[in-house]
Amino acid sequence: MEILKSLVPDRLKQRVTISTSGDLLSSSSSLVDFLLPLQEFQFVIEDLADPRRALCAKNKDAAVELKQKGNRCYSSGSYSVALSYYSKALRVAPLEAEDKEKDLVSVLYVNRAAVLYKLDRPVECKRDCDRALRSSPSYAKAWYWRGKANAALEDYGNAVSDLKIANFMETSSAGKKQIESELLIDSEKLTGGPSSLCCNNDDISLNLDEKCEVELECVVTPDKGRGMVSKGEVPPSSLVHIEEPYAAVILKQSRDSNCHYCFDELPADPIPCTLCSIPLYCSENCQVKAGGRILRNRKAAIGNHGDIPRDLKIYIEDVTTEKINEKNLGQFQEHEHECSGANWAAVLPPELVLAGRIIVKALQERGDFLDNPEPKQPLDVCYSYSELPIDTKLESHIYSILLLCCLQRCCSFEIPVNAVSVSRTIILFSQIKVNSMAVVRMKSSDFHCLQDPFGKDLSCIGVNTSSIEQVKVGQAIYARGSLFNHSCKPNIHIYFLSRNLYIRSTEQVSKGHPLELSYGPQTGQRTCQDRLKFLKEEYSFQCRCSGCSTLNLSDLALNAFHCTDPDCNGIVIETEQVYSERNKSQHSVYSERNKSQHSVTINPKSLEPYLEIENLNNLDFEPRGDAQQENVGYCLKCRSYCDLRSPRAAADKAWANIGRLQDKVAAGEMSGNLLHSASESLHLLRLRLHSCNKRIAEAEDILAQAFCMIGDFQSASNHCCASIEILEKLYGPDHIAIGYELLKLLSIKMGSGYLTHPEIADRLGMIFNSYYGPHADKLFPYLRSLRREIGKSAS
Ligand SMILES: C[S@@+](CC[C@H](N)C(=O)[O-])C[C@H]1O[C@@H](n2cnc3c(N)ncnc32)[C@H](O)[C@@H]1O
Repeated sequence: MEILKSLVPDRLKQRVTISTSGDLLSSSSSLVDFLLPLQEFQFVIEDLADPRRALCAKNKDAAVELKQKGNRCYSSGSYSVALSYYSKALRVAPLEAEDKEKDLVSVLYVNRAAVLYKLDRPVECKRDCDRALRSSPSYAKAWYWRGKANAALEDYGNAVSDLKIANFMETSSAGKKQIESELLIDSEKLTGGPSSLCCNNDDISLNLDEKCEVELECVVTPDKGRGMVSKGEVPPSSLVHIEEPYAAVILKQSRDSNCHYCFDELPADPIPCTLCSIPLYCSENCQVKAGGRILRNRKAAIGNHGDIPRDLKIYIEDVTTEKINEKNLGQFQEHEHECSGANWAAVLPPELVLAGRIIVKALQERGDFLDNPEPKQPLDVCYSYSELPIDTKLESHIYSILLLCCLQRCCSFEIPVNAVSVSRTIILFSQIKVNSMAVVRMKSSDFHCLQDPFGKDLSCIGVNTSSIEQVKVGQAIYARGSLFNHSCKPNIHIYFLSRNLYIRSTEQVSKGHPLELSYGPQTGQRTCQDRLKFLKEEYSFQCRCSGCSTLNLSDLALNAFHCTDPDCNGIVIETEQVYSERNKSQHSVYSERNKSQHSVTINPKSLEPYLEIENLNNLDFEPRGDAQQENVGYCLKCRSYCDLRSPRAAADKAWANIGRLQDKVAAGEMSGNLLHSASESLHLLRLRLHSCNKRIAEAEDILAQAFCMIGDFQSASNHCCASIEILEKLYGPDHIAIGYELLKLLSIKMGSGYLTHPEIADRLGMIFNSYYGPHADKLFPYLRSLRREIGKSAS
């Protein structure tokens, strides 16, 4: 991109960078005229769109080589490495390739099935056998390993049927002998008749068990454009909205760990796209929904085994018949046009690939997105092209032309590359910028649960204090979900199950009141200035939510110092911040005086102990940016001026020492000396910083982890409680941030041997239920383990 940008002459750059949405047609036209004839640009297009240069095409030789490596590892007992080689081989193996007169893909599935069996993964082993059998129904080894998997799953009826079929299909006498000995063992274990016919584990569709009871309405708000409200009263923890994405794409860093369709973590037996080597799916269901072909019977039924009894023939038919029907999917297969073997979808940024998917979907559904002189976007969501940073404007012009040229080569639709289509694509980018959401998964992998290497939760053994992390795995556009505005004090919460968006109310919301979620920053987490900066940079708007326009304790105290008078618990904030908070305060007071019905979120009770609002309003200095003033603080309670140089230096030093402790915790090393000096640093932070300063909460948290490591659960628990107390003031008592801390606290308490803590468990349950409803246990397996332990010890 940098090279392409540097080729654009300054005059043209200037034109693009000052363009508004009104003159996109002319700036697009100029850039198209400049770039298309340019040789360097054409080289880039060749690289991106020519299948002969593709790195992501199938490659039989590479697959065979990987298979051989896998075989060698299997023979030497390195099963995990063999598994990885077979999975890599499957990724590049062409569907039609043969290897020693056998269908290569089936061979690879069976080899992987054997490894999965050795790794004690019978469910996955059976699934791989089924995949091989759908393509090669008379493949003796596939029936053999399927029989072994069924026996491991104690399904002896099907195991015996599988092995009998394997025996019919097997041609070598040594092979037959081995099958017969297995058959003998399983037949003895079989007491009843054959159990139910095969089950297809692939076809697990999302269970949208909970109904949305809230009726939503899109209204026009005074200062945030359109927004969502409810037509009735919304109780806390109500499911407000569920939606499938209009289009979605996996992020590059999650390509090898998560399903490219549903974004769930990949199982040990992922399925590759049948046409290219990039996507991996958790099941055939996802693979087919995304656009690949189904691997199915290509060989004549079951060959020359006419002597197979009728009941076994029915069994074979049932196992080898595909249960998914591509034709009945009734949905746009969003990866289909990308797997023609060209590089572009694998190397261009995800938002560009997302734009490509939206364009092709619109062309497929409406046929007129790019060529209609009446501008009509496929998505009715807002954008703010004119507000985009200068560099982004130029990039979005160049990317749009690149994308359209790639689609033109790889897609079956007629795609024009002209001023109209490019300007539409640029608008689409702006829409993606403002409206796309990061699809996240919650990771609590650091929790010391006993997990097997594939992450299956076996049982919870105990103690942990590290944080629950949100990991971004995908990027998606939700057409209706995009109509919810942002608030730094949100009253709804979003999460994802599979690729679907769920929105739940976290408090009582009255009829007609805006339902607003957080686009990222929240009060309690970041200061008001940081939040405003983030929203401006990421979403190009000036936040007008209640958190950014009215006084609240967290904005005042998050970074504040302690008053130099030890008997005063007033908040000391720096000059810059005084200025912005005073604006908020005046706005709030103004609102209160002039609009009594306007709800202002100052809770005088929460602020009273720490400040007099009048003090904030009567300050007699303006920010001048001189060095002396930068070091001045002002106590909002007793009005004393404080020189912040020494407290700031002391706090920074103490914080650096806490940072060293954190590094040691992460490295799993701990020493008494380090703990002692970090405890002193925490004491110093408590003296210098205001009691609600977030750094103290973080330091308490790190010390809780450190004490846990040395088995001092009482001290760990005290530090964890101290952290929770501060967070309660910053976020409010029922916020999910408190829920995550309570999860740690419960874990510490259980580590200390007390297994029942009904008060903590109840509060935890209440908060998680409010944010995640009945899906909490699914999203947080650790929570489920803890509950199980509590249940066990209570009974
Ligand atoms: C995802 S859209 C939300 C729906 C949008 N209001 C509409 O009319 O389509 C995000 C845009 O809404 C506006 N918006 C959302 N939250 C806002 C807030 N707290 N303050 C100001 N504008 C906001 C901004 O224009 C932002 O770019």
